[in-house]
Parts: sequence; C-alpha cells; structure tokens
Amino acid sequence: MSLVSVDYLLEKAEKEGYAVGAFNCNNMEIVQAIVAAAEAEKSPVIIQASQGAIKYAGLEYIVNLVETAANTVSVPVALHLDHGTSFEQVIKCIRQGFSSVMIDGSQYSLEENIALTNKVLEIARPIGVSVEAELGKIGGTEDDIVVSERDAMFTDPKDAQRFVEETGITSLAIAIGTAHGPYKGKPELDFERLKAIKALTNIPIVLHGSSGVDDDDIRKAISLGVRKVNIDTNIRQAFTKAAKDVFTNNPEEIDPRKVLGPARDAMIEIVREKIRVFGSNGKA
Ligand SMILES: O=C(CO)COP(=O)(O)O
Ligand SMILES: O=C[C@H](O)COP(=O)(O)O
Ligand SMILES: [Zn+2]
Ligand SMILES: [Zn+2]
Repeated sequence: MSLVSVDYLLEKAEKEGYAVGAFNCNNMEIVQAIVAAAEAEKSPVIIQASQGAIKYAGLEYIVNLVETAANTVSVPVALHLDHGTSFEQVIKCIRQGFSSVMIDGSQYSLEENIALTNKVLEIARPIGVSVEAELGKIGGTEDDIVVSERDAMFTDPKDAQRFVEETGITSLAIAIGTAHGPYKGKPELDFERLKAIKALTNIPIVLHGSSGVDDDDIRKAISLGVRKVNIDTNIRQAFTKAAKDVFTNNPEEIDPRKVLGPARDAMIEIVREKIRVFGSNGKA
C-alpha cells in the first residue's frame, strides 16, 4: 500500500477513540521491525524520522526504505518528519515523498510559531500532506529542569485555542510533563491541562516523549484525546539490549546479521506491545 497521511490515520482514531503509534526509525532493521509489528497487529502505523535520523541515514534512504516497507504490508503506513525545525527542511522532505511533517516552532514566540506553521500549511495542505505543530516545550529528561520551570514550559490551553483558530492545524503536540529520553523517576502528567486543551481545540493531540510513561497513564491520555503517541527510546533500548546479549553470549560474533536479527526481533516485540496499549490493533 502506498503511503497515507497522518491526518487520514488520526481522523479514524479520533472517531473510534484510540491512538496511532509513531515510531522513530534510523535504519533498515528499525523500519522492518515497525512494519512487521503493525502487520502482525493489523494496525495502522506512523514511521517517523528526525533530522538526526535523516542526517545519519540520508533522506533518500529513509524515503525509499519506508516506501518499500509500506508496499510489503497491507496496513496503512505514514511517513512523518519528526521535529522539523525549518521551513526549508520541511519542504525538502515533502518534495522527497514524506506524507506528513512536523513543524516545531515551539522555541519561538506564539506569534512567530503561528506564522511559521501557516507558512508550512500553505504549501502542505493543497497537496494533502498533513502538518503537526508544537506548542509548549517538550524537553529532554536530561535537561534537569526544576518544577517551577517545568510548569512554564507546559502548553497553555488558551494559547492552544488561539493557535488552532489562527492556523487551522489538524494535530498538535503539547507539553504536559513528558520529556524525550529515558526518565529518571516516574513522569507526572498534567491530565487536567490535557483535558482543558482538548476541550478548547477539539483536534487530535500528540504526545511526545512517551517511552517510559506508564501504560495506564498512556491509556488515560488517550481517553482524554491523545491520538498520536511518539516512541523512540523504548525501541533504542530493545535494540541495544538484544545486541548486547548477543555479544555477552558470544563475544567473538562477527556476523552483523547475527546481531541485527535478534535486535530486529526485540524491536518487533516492543512495537507490538505499544500498539496494543494504544488500542490501534485490529484497526487497519
Ligand atoms: O517524542 C519522541 C519523538 O518525537 C520520542 O520520545 P521518546 O524517545 O521519549 O520515546
Ligand atoms: O524527538 C526526539 C526523537 O527521539 C529523535 O531523536 P534524535 O534527534 O536523536 O533522532
Ligand atoms: Zn519541540
Ligand atoms: Zn518528540
């Protein structure tokens, strides 16, 4: 099946009350694991690439790997740019074949973020490429942020309302207490804020930094309107644990296939588990 837009997947998710997993890829085995998991669970899936992933693998490799993967399965697959930070980068990805992009203007003022998002929407909307924006700042768990600063980074529901009114954006990444990377303690999510944002925007909400968040908290966030859940770190952990195990058991191993094969199997398992938590299994 050819690539579909994220909006297409989130519309159904919104109607039926589940979320679609958005899994980060960097290489062939990760792409293969994500589609194999989605196919096994009969689930729609979003494969996303960060700017770091594109720098590592190459833009054409990412697009061709994901298009090939999508063509080998029966479930719908979207290819999404994760945290696009410049207009130029976003346009490059759209030209190359991405079916969806994120423009992350969260480091700018509200007005500048609205203007940048609208500039991207003007190009993307007429050609059916969906756009995700970000409001509030989703940091890294390594950022060592104190509680008072943490609140200031959270998405303001009124700003979210204005943002949606002035852009017509169809999915929005918000900051409610998650962060990228492995958590040191248990993340505390601000569900009241999520409720308020959903009530004032009524569009699919995107949760970043979802690796390491309790399954029950993810389910609760989905019940309150999250429709796209981003997972990267959990895949990295599954990959490296499996690879380390191979070398522990056989320090002399030199065949990359004997390392990457088990790593791919471990990634399939974690992606399948997440898909079931998000409730998108059987929804393809
Ligand atoms: O939000 C993410 C990608 O945009 C992924 O976050 P994690 O690495 O914490 O899963
Ligand atoms: O948003 C962060 C993702 O986990 C991507 O991370 P990365 O920039 O290291 O590829
Ligand atoms: Zn951001
Ligand atoms: Zn993210």
